[in-house]
Amino acid sequence: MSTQRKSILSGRMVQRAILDSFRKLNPVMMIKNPVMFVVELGAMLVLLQMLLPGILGRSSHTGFNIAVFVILLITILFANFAEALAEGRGKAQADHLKKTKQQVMANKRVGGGLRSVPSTELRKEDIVVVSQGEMIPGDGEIIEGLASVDESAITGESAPVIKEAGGDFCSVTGGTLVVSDSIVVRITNDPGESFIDRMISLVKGAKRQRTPNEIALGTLLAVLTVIFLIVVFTLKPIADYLNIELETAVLISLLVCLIPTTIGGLLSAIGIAGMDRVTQYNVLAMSGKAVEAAGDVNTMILDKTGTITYGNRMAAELLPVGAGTEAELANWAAISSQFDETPEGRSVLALLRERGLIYDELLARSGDSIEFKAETRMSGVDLPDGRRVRKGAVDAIRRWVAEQSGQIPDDLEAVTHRVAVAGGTPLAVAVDAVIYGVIYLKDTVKPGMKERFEQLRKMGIRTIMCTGDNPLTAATIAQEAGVDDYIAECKPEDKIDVIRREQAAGKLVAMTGDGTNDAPALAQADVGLAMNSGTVSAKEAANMVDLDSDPSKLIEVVGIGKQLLMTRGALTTFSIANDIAKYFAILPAMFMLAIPQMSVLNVMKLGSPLSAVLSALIFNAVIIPLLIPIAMRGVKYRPMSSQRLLSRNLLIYGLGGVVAPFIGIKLIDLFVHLWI
Ligand SMILES: Nc1ncnc2c1ncn2[C@@H]1O[C@H](COP(=O)(O)OP(=O)(O)OP(=O)(O)O)[C@@H](O)[C@H]1O
Ligand SMILES: [K+]
Ligand SMILES: [Mg+2]
Repeated sequence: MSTQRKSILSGRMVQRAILDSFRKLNPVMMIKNPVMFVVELGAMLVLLQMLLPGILGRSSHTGFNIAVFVILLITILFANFAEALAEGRGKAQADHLKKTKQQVMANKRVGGGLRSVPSTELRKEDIVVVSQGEMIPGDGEIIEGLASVDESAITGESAPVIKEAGGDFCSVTGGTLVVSDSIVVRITNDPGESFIDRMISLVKGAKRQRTPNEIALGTLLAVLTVIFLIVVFTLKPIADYLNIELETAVLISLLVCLIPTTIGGLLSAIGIAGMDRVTQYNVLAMSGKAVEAAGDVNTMILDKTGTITYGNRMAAELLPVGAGTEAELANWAAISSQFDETPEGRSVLALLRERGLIYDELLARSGDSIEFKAETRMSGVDLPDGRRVRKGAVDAIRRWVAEQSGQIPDDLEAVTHRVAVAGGTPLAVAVDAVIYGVIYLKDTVKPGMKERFEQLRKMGIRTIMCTGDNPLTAATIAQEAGVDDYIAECKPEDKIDVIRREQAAGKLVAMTGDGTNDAPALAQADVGLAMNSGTVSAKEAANMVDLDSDPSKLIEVVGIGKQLLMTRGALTTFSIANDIAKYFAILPAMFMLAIPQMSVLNVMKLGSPLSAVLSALIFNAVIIPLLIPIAMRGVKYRPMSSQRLLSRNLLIYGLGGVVAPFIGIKLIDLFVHLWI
């Protein structure tokens, strides 16, 4: 189900990234990254020293200065390249989407007729008619009709999907193609605010905001940089006092080796690549914060219909209760569904047609429609003679009948039970105080759910199914799907309550949903994943949209979030461990320059002091591109407890970070020493 988009790094993307690396040298852009900005300042100072010798104190080695300048420049370019490369895929995808966003002509309803207008002139609330072979001119909701729509331009999925008025499958996206039938669509967005527009600005990263985590880490790196700046600057007077000559280029080299350039250079690439990985799974994340929150999720709330099950609840049987006959039940079930545009409502009329049963259509049409609401969990018709016809959740109908002092038939319980234990949804049908029977709505659990929830359990995530359905149906489906817990007879506000309760207990909550009634809960959750098939309000409230409408995709998103957090942690550990190791390589060499007796400290037996400094600096530069693959792909992630993951990563990246420079610098020194 979860299709991962193909993603090859094309030559063109690399070319573009190289050009961008130079463009990003602009100090105005550079200052956003304080660590690399200090490196750039250092490079400029060394350049100044080369151009105006003596201005920053004595300098005896022009060749050395040139080498330091070049290596510093390359260090910055490497960091820029990492960021540009991470941005590249999004930019390429944005270009592709822009092509999708072509202007089309729309048939807009004006007065009684239709007028052909360019899609760019459509506004919110405009009504358009789209027929077979035509492109849907803007985002909207179907208000009449049913059509199969090819959404491949957005989802990459070539099989057309059925879209219909009423219910949770009524939303359509501009730029998708109607392949059969004709629909009437109410436009829901003004120009420039469409789904494709949002997608373009998202994948392009135009409005990419740094996440709180990123900002915190960035601040820490900036503080470290300032501390080392002070340390290195105070070395100068101390050395002067001791009559030791420390050259500017050497001091700057020491500074650059000490400040966290590795993580400083890779930090934004890690964030962008994480977002990009989410997009490759066909999930649109509105912010990096949402992806990171996914990495820390403890509880996952899912709705039943359309999320765990396929959601095409169809009337399969009519089960009379009490004195009611099948014919009477069929009649009232159909009348209650006359104006019910939900798939459930229409399936009742379809069942009658299929069975050759008739109902009093004239009577039905003369009534007033009572629309289905998640709050009442009923729908129906008020007839002109004052009779009220309803169908709905059994407990809701029971209460409604009881309020009118009606009798509850003895066999209602047993019939309801039979439907519920089979995992079906029972809808009771009543006219005023009399219950005539039950409609059996069938639904199917999507395949593979049990295995997916098992995986979540291993990651330490608890799953809770929230459904408007009765407790028994809920229990049956919960068991079949293998969720940890369920809440039945859930109203929209109950879902929010569950989320708030979990959040109050310090949990991070993820929720998936597709209906308008899910929207408030999607907004309340830390991670809200809406199905692309769902309603516009659900998609707007959520901070992620799954283009494949596969709720179990949350598992991948959680994995990617965890991976993102881990990658950042691992590379920060590696970077700082590295800097400590470099310190021990470079500091003895520096003082050896002035005090040859210090050579006992040269434990690494590096060729010469200058070659030691250069080697450390070269290592500091090349480690950035060497780590780009890890930054882009993310460190390996297997479902296990975060405690074990943490100690494992500390061992690999902390210890590795200390050891790698000693080996790397020694090897580089073997070559560098040949020239110096
Ligand atoms: N068209 C309808 N007419 C009358 N009653 C309905 C209709 N559709 C659903 N119901 C009843 O209302 C209940 C709540 O439906 P709703 O679609 O709001 O469920 P939900 O809260 O989204 O939960 P889930 O999607 O997990 O089932 C259903 O379980 C059913 O008993
Ligand atoms: K460094
Ligand atoms: Mg629902």
